[in-house]
Amino acid sequence: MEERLFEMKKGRGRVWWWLYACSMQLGLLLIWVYRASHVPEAGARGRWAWIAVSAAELWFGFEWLITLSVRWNPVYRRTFQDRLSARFEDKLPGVDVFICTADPTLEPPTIVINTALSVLAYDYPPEKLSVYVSDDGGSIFTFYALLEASRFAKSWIPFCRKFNAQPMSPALFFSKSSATAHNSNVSEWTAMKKLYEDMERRIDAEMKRGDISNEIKAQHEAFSEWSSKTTSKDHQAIVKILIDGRDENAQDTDGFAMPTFVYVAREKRLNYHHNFKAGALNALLRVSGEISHGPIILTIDCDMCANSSQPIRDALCLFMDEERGHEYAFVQFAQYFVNLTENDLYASSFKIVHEVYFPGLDGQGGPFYTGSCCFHRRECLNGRIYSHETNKIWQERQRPKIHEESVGALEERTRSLATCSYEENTQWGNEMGVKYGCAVEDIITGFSIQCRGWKSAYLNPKRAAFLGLAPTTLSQSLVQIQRWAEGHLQFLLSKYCPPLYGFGRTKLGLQIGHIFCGSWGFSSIPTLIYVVIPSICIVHGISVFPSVSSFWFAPFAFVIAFSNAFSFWESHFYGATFKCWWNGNRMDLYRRTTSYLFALVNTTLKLLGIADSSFVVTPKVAHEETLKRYERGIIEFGSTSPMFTVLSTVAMLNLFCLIGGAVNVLAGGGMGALEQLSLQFFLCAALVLINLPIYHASFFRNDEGRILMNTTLLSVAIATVACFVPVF
Ligand SMILES: O=c1ccn([C@@H]2O[C@H](COP(=O)(O)OP(=O)(O)O[C@H]3O[C@H](CO)[C@@H](O)[C@H](O)[C@H]3O)[C@@H](O)[C@H]2O)c(=O)[nH]1
Ligand SMILES: [Mn+2]
Repeated sequence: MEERLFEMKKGRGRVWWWLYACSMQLGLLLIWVYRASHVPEAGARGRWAWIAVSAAELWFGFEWLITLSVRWNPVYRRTFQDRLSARFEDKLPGVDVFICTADPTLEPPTIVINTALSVLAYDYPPEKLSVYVSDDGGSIFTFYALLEASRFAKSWIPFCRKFNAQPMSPALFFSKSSATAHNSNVSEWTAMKKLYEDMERRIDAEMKRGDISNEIKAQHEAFSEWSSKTTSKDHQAIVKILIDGRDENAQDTDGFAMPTFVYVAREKRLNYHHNFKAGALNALLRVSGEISHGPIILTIDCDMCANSSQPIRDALCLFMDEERGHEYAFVQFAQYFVNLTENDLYASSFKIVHEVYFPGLDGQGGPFYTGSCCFHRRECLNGRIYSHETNKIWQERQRPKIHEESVGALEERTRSLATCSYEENTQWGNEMGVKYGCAVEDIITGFSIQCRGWKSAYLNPKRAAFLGLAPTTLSQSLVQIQRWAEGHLQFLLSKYCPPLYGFGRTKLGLQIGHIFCGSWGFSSIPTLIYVVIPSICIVHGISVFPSVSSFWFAPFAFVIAFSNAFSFWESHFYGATFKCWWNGNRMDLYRRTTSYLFALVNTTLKLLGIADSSFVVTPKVAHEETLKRYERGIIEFGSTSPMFTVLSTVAMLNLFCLIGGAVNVLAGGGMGALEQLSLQFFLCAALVLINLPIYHASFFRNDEGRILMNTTLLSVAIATVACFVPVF
């Protein structure tokens, strides 16, 4: 029997983990027993507060239970590329890479071309590689930058090949390596760096001018597609083949063939809904289907550059495995980020998600498709149902030869596939392609593929396959998470509701994994209860937890201590510092009280037909000063946002309650009161500690990123009033 192309291993230390999980469960059970047996009598002061806190605890317990789904049975995969090469090197399938960009200001063209160049330089036969950029911004600057990149690629690809340059994004590569690292080839290194910087300068210069010069426009007929009337929301479809891999004259400076490289801006009209990224991907699916028709598709965001030259081959080790390969519809890679700070200020590394949750989902037969860094079978995206007879041989559809169809004719033909009206009365966005109508189009699409009987796999190779850009301000980060939470909730409430639609089609663990994400929106309410009510009760001298001397104090202390100890140990195990963990806890709190809350409210409004769907693109650039603060680990507020008002109000409230409570105890309550309220004091003090940056940003900072005065005043006012509202 032939050796497998990949292997799967179970996670280590499972016995310890189960011990932890069982003792936590025991602690939770005891808490629930306490809650069930100690309900204050009707009419007692603070009865409703007590009940609300109990309900929140019940919810947290439920949340804990459903996270078991992503921790139950983690599996870790390893691939064997040497075996792949030995058996399949001459039968490798065509691979089409889709890069999406939507806005030339939020996503500057220099970022987009770095991503494009990085994948053009993959270690893969160039005649089998095609790269498509979808430009939802319909921007002449993005087009110009890509045109420049297509020329630069002729030197960049051979350079990467020769020096095994990684990451293959030139900007990153030159920022991370130095000429001396390429000792004997200093001159080539410096020459290439200069070539790149000159190109970058030309692009930036045109952007600064706000127009493309006539001289440049004369270089390519495609510039005539843009007129003074063209806007990102209103223009015809544009398809331009910048490098035609079929053309024998398309060669790099070493005389090797080049990958195909295509610019696509689908048609946009004001009276047509464009379905955001999902619409862009579907247009690319059709256009690429005519140009290269690669049976494997990689989708990436415009800021996710290739950090390693190997992921295509890694993914193929799964797809082409003789025994199991035919079961897999897509292979999701871990997403890493280049611009994280030392202590991961906004908790954007998602380390535990990568190292634990996704392997956990893999153990349930289906890591999610998360939009970027994922290889798909084209036929699965196109709606194919799983069967045992899935093509194991990767026959490529015969591509038309260059002399058979001119580039111009091909462009014209495919342009008609990217029009607004093309999808009318078709199954696109429904049974075919990426699904429409959900803010996490990726998750819902992946799930529906799994419901058609396919499996997915997760890979997290030693050398990160992709490096992206994480948000660099608090509001960007919270808005991004809001979109995700909203999307997951929408998904849960849609006809694809995982436990209903997925029943009998997918594993229970996977369905629960989706419920876990779908429940983020709801978890805002119990979290708000927990951070507000016990603190207010301190001021009123009302106890909502058992007192220190009671037996029932023990399970609370145990659960608090043990869960924090575990989560600290876990993040430490995966290389995080104490501050990372601390920042992670803060972000978890902030996401719950703002992103999740707003997601819940918005979803409700949408269900009622009051709000419309939107997609707030995360900016990939920031002001210099903002970036400096980010790098120094200072949280960026700086604007008025209802989210900041919520955060600041909660923080002020906790501060006032802590002070008010302490005064009460000192003034007369004495030790008895302290004993009664100890857990509340502990909770409140912990919240004050975690909110220190908010007090700092409200009262002590005077940079642009501080909390604005009106937000502070408003939240102080609300918090003061809240301290005095009667508690029932
Ligand atoms: O109308 C649109 C809006 C967005 N995009 C692109 O979609 C990608 C993701 O947008 P971004 O603002 O960076 O969102 P993120 O939250 O960082 O993206 C994550 O979450 C999205 C779903 O919410 C997924 O689509 C992404 O793949 C996933 O990386 C970017 O390349 C955009 O250019 C479009 O092509 N058209
Ligand atoms: Mn992004």
